[in-house]
Amino acid sequence: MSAGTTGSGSFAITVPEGYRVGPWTVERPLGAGAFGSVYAAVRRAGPGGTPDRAALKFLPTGTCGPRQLRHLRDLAAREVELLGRLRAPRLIRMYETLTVDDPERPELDGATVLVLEEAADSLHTALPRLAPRERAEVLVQVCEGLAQLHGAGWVHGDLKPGNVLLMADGSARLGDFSTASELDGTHAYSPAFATADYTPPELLWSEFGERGTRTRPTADLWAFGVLAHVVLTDTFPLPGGTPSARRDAAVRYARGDEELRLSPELPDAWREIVTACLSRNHEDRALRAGRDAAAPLERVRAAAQGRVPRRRRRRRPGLVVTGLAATAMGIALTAGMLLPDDPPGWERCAAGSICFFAERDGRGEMCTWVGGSKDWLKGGAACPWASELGAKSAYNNGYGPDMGTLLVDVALFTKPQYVDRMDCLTRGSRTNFSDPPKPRSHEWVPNCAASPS
Ligand SMILES: Nc1ncnc2c1ncn2[C@@H]1O[C@H](COP(=O)(O)OP(=O)(O)OP(=O)(O)O)[C@@H](O)[C@H]1O
Repeated sequence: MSAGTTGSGSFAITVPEGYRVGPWTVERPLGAGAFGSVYAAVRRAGPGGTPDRAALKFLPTGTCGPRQLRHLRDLAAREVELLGRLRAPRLIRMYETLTVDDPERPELDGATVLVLEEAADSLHTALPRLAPRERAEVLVQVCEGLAQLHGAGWVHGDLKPGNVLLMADGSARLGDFSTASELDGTHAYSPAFATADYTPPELLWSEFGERGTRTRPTADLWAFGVLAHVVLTDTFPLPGGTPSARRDAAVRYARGDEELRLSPELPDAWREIVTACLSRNHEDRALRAGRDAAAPLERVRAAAQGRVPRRRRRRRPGLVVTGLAATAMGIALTAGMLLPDDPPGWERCAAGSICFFAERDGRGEMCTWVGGSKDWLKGGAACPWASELGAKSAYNNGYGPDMGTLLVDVALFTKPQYVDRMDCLTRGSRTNFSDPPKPRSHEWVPNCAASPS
């Protein structure tokens, strides 16, 4: 039951070498999925300059029947919308979109072309040559990518090795957002075309409503559990020699007819994380792994370093005492009393994010974003409690120029749409507010000091 052969299909669109689309010249095929065909391309530079490189993803939106066309346009629109709005270090970037205008080639005419940052490989093809340490590091970066996506209010919906892209420096980025969907309240609605082996059991039998399949970030956590098992053991976690046999096994497991039997080759450090991600249903998964990928990230990082991650326990209010209170009460500060397994502090704020907390010192409820927010009361990544009650602390754990971003500080505004600036949080700052701000919107800016405050 090797998992090394899951993934890519044949090319839906064949584009000849040397073909010109806008300023781009096609070089060679890079890969193909169920809908898109991806080609390496170059853009000629001016005299003496290095040519730009990109990956062109062709979606055949001009050549299919009306039903298929509607579906393909929906997939293309999802990917264009997400990539146009979201920029995060672990998500592949999109430079522009083009439409092929070439009536002489009806098979290409009307195709939508996404001009993407070029990856060196996908995890699907690179996996056999990766060493165990590299595999673990890729998993950390995939989890970071999911945390960035979830933090911005999106669900990926099709995480699998073919959609994890490896850059020339070995770092990983998530790709293929054609099934991604933005949260609308607690749920998102995605087109039901995810890959069976990575689909959580509750979605295998879910209904496809008018808006699509109702999904949540925990669906990506299930896929992450499968991916981690595949990457670390080269086998799927559920038994069966074909995707449909494994899908049936997933259904039996979800009904409680069968137990999960993970590979004995799965390193101990990962066992608890994979088991939590592969919880039978959304509720258990949310409790054991977390509501989204920011929750298990620290445990994933610990596992990648070979440390057996500590179990997250639910906080028992009677036992939790602050250092100051404990000293005042004459209680010795032992690890047991402080429940160190469940440190609800700053460290929950994933790298690349801005986080606001309901309590001082990064404690209590947390709202987290990778990008900006035009209105804290609207959209999938809303944070009503903070804009009503005020945030007691905040951590700007954003990336810096080393990760390719110049927008490093975060400006806060009292009104939606970045109106009426009230405060600005510099990169790396952990702030306890004496007068809790009640922001309605925030945006990333190059420099707090240079901007009006
Ligand atoms: N930016 C990129 N750089 C290099 N290769 C890429 C890039 N994007 C995609 N690929 C290659 O093309 C393959 C197919 O791309 P992608 O998954 O986006 O297409 P798709 O039709 O949407 O796939 P799916 O069947 O998962 O829906 C990937 O598995 C990868 O090998």
